[in-house]
Amino acid sequence: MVFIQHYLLKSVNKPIRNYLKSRFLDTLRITAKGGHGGNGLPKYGGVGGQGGAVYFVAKEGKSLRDVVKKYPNKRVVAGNGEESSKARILGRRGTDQKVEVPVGIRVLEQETGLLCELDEEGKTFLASGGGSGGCSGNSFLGKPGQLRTLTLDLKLIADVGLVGFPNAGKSTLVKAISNASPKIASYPFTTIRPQIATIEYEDYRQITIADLPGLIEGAHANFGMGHKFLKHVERTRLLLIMVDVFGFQLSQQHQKRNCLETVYALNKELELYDKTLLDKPCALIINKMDKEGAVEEICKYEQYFHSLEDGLKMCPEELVPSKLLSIDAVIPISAKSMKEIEKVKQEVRTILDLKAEEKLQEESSLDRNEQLQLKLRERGPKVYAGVHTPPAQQDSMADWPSPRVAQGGLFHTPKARYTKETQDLIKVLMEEAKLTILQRNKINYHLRNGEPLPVPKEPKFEQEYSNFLPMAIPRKNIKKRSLNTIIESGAFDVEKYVPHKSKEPIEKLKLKLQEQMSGIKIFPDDGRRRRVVRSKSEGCMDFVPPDRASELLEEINERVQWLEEMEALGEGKKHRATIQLQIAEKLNELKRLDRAKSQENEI
Ligand SMILES: Nc1nc2c(ncn2[C@@H]2O[C@H](COP(=O)(O)OP(=O)(O)OP(=O)(O)O)[C@@H](O)[C@H]2O)c(=O)[nH]1
Ligand SMILES: [Mg+2]
Repeated sequence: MVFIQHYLLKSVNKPIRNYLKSRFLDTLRITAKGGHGGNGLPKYGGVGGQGGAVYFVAKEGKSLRDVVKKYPNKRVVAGNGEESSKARILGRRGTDQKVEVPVGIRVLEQETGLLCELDEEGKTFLASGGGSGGCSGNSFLGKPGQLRTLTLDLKLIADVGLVGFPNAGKSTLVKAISNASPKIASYPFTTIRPQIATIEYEDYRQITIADLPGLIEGAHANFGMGHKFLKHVERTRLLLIMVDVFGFQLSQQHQKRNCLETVYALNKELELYDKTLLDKPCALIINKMDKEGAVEEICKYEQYFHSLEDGLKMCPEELVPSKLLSIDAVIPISAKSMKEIEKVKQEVRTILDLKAEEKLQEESSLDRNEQLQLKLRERGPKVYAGVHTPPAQQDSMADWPSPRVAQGGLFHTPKARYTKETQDLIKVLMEEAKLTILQRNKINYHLRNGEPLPVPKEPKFEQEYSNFLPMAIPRKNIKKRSLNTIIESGAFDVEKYVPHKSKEPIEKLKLKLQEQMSGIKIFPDDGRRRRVVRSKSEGCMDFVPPDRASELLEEINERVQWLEEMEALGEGKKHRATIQLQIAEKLNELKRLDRAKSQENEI
């Protein structure tokens, strides 16, 4: 008896063997807490610092395992806001915490459901806002930050999802067409966690494929691995259904299914998980064609693969799906002996391209406005990626620019608020315009604060004139060259002196040049310098005084014309007095000139 008890206890405490521990994490519950707002200083009307916030940022190459490594307690807490003091009336804001999560994460909350999908690199979600700082509006007492328990659910993003019964040869195919080397063995459930591999083409095109653990009949009732991993197929654009040409039998106790039946069984399981998966384009791969009798076996069912509806009469009742897959291509292969592998590669590419083209044509048939609306609808109301305001906060602080800004006080006057529709529209426009993160942040800041949107700045002088002055303005990213490279480029080489070869004696030429420069004639005999008054015929040194009288007349004419134009525009009243004064002055000068000239003539 003691022996049996001892044996049983030992078996209970047995540690899990390493190879059975799945290192793949696709869900994680995490607690996020915003920082506490700092207290205000009533004596001076000081405002406490805002508590820091917790953000989730999508980053390529990260895994949920990395998140666990960084936050082993699965708890992220942002910094508290600084208290207002005599030395610092406005307390400093608490430090934010940015948690880097893998791309493809869905953020869920138990009560609210789906909050956001971080399906693009750089998308950000505000998990918990910081508490507002103490100010006159809240008796100068800082508020606690938001506390939330959120679930991070990872859905892999791949172009192709490989679905099939265990042992069908899925991993063997992935190994044959991609750079990956997954585990392959003849027992079921060799693959226990999804893996993404990349198919590379000669023209450097890359297509990603997700190798999933095998699915079995009754997966919807949690048999085998259950439907757990089917969520990774949701984001794929093409389904590759793989079956063994001789069908599948899990064990002696289970019923044997031929290859046509396995197709129906897979169809049924997909339908039970999510009917919309059956709308995806799909290719059927029949594997192990190298085995003996494979050709005879496939011939029995070949006609039904192309039209599953006709084959329904051969399908057992329990496997009949209510909606059928629409199979775009049927490819018999032998993954092990690498036969028809290239065909699979090309077919995958063709189907993906065709579907993408169809989608593009559909979109282009819609006008721009419809496209925008479609985008908004596709995005759904609960996606707050890039917008740092969760729904609960938005409602509770509807009149305030940001839930993280303290209300009241001298520095926080509430302003106008953009409607949800306007905000959504601006966000779509920002995406269309491909703004930088900095520009987006700036616009988001204005949206939150209810301020007018920023106007694009005037281009800088350098930007505006850089076309005209390419040499004057050095490029900013210009690479500095070392002294040696400059010397090697020949920049320091002095040109060889070549003497002047004119027939005129050199001394005479020198004198001529000096005279030209100084306007002084030098007499070579005595070396003395004398200023010479040049005659009119000596060219550029001459000055012909212009006729002042005609100049004055022209100036008067100009003013009269300009005043007439102004009168026509209705602006004459403003300028009439000034212009008339100027004309009178000019006339007086003209009279004086005339008088002087007539006196000269009399003399
Ligand atoms: N004869 C033959 N055997 C194959 C072929 N493809 C795969 N196999 C064998 O089938 C067995 C299962 O292959 P896997 O690639 O591990 O199958 P899987 O679908 O990934 O299985 P799970 O990971 O358990 O779902 C292995 O022993 C392979 O060697 C083939 O084309 N011909
Ligand atoms: Mg496998």
